[in-house]
Amino acid sequence: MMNIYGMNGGSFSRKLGKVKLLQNENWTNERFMGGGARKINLRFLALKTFLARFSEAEVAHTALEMDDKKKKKDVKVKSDLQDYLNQYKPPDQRILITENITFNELDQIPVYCDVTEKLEDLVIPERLAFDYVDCSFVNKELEPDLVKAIKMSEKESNQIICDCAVHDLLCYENVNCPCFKTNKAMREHFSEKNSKQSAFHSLNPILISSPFNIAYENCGFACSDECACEGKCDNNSLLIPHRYLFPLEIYRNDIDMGFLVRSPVFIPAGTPVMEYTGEIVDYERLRKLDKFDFEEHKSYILKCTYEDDAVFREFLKTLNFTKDYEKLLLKLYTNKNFYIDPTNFGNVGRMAAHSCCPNLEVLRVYRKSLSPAHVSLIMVTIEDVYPGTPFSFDYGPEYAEKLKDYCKCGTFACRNNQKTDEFKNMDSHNLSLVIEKIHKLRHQAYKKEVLRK
Ligand SMILES: C[S@@+](CC[C@H](N)C(=O)[O-])C[C@H]1O[C@@H](n2cnc3c(N)ncnc32)[C@H](O)[C@@H]1O
Repeated sequence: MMNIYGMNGGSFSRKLGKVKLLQNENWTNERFMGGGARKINLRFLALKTFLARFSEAEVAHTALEMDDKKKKKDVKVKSDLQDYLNQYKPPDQRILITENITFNELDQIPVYCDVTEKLEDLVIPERLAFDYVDCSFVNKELEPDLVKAIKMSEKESNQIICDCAVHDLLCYENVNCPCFKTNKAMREHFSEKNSKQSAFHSLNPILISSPFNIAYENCGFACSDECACEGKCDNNSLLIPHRYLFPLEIYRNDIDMGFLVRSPVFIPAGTPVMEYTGEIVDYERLRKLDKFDFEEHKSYILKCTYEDDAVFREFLKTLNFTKDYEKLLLKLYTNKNFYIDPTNFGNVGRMAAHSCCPNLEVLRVYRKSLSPAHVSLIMVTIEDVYPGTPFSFDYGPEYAEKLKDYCKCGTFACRNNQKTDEFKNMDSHNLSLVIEKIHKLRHQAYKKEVLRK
């Protein structure tokens, strides 16, 4: 078996810089299909597909009760599953809109247009007219409470940073590291309610096993540039996305879909590939926009804090923050929902499409402290992603309902799959068998391609 460092050769370890974990055995490109996580992953993907299809968790729960109890080992499929491998092959002639949308030398992300043949016919759509930002931010004038929280968080007792690197120690599993301790405590706190919490390590896969309330129930804490390690340690699940360890490409091959993002290399399940950056906004502020603007922002925003997050509020009270900071945090986590809004300022994350059988999940990671201004959203692969596959996540019930008649995700489970009805009434067990078959086909094609090279 090859570990992921084998995929991009030396550049992977060079990019990692100081990290000492270069012999990490947990990543293999066989893991999804062969390893111990296979069954959990398949079940999880099938349930995700169920949720995407039924839109609401309650309906999905009822549908799950009807699951085939006999659990057959195989399922007969009439359709040609080759149609659903979903790996985009661009035309030979492509128009390069920009060599690098990030304007940052280290993070080269090219943008291609594959819907226009001649350069003179190229129209650059408004969708590309946004400012690229590498990290989420707060507007000083418009979010005074968040600005206040940032200022208060700079006080020593409200800050969570570490000096492990000064003592030449790695942070993860270091019982004296405040960042790791918070990371672990968050996991333990949430797992009282949900035993299937994910662990947030820099390089180990982040595997999610329950498809319900994922972003709400899975969150981690990471080291940051304020720590002595500068976040170049094993307790930073933002390390891979921030260093763009996997090359990405933005392209447009369908007018309705707009721009999409894919990677030319294999990426194993559990990898945080991108951050979803933008302006951190209070939903109430967005609601005051006029109808047209509100709709535009709504199609891009992602929730990053929850007004009903009682578990998180309880967790805040267990930390030794100053009383005034704790009071402000409790206010910000009650009757308020904050969103990451990449409409005007965003990054490559905003190019991920909706899919009825998605390959990404969005999770919360905090750094430095725990106010809504300290949250980042990471986009983690939930299945092995083969070269060329567009990145996608489930936009959620409201949006999916809108896409009902024109979704173009192209997956076998697409609610708008015009070709066949055979997948529409499958229970989640059979769905998992189809997903497994599709993965096997992708894996075989990949191996052939690698051997050919
Ligand atoms: C959040 S944006 C995604 C980024 C977008 N592709 C762009 O170029 O800015 C959402 C829009 O992308 C398009 N889109 C995303 N997923 C789609 C899907 N599965 N089917 C059809 N259109 C989709 C729709 O136009 C949708 O309004």
